[in-house]
Amino acid sequence: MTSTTTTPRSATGSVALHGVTKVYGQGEHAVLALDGVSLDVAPGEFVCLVGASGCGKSTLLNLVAGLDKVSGGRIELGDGVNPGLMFQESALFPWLTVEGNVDVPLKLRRLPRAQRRERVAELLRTVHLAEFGRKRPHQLSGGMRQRVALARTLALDTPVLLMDEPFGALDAMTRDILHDELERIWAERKLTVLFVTHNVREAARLADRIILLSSRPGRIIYSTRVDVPRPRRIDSPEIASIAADVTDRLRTEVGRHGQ
Ligand SMILES: Nc1ncnc2c1ncn2[C@@H]1O[C@H](COP(=O)(O)OP(=O)(O)OP(=O)(O)O)[C@@H](O)[C@H]1O
Repeated sequence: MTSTTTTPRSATGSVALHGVTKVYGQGEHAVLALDGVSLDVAPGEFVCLVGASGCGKSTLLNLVAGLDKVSGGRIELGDGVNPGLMFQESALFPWLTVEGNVDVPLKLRRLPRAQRRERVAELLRTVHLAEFGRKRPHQLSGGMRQRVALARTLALDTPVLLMDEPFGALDAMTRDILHDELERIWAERKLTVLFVTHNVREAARLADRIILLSSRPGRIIYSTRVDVPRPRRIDSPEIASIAADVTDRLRTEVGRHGQ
């Protein structure tokens, strides 16, 4: 297999996977994690990836993020685009304040101090944490820490956001509020979002399109558009009906593997 990496193309915010394959290890211990995954994500599209545990969702995000190399196929991103990645754990620096954490990407980009201060304040307003800039991560709730992580990712000024179960550890109410916040920020900033979740209702609540991956190897087995108008409610009958359809397919897939 050839080792191909992420290559740029002109449409900012677009993400395209062409026959992407990922193999971990070698010989009899080799694990085929992804097998021929092709996916075109339009600029500004919100795509949710769902699938059973171990189907390669995180692998796919890591490849798009450029943290790992594909074993075959290729990934195309817009010119000069470095996607932002967010995880279930906020991964904040505990010794820095909220402002200090959001400032990290700006410092790395060597923006002048005054401009950084302005940007940090604007980003904290965006995630509704303007009053909490001087706090440290341990003084915040889980939901607030994820807001800081989101602000820090937005500080990268990237049009592509990769989110790996970002709200997986939060209670239902906090998650519900963060869905609204993320949807607002996504729409305002015209972001392209690739969002991994185990929670099918969450996928139906957020996505323009839901992609279902099979297990070992990960292949796209189903894709559906969510044409429910926004704003949406996670407990609405339309969302429940789409979630039920995807859940049935997921159950069949999990059953096939005897998991
Ligand atoms: N570094 C690695 N070395 C070997 N195998 C790996 C490695 N990373 C992942 N895998 C294997 O690749 C497959 C896909 O893993 P991945 O973490 O991408 O799945 P996932 O869908 O994100 O799982 P989960 O939903 O449990 O987070 C799994 O079988 C996993 O055991």
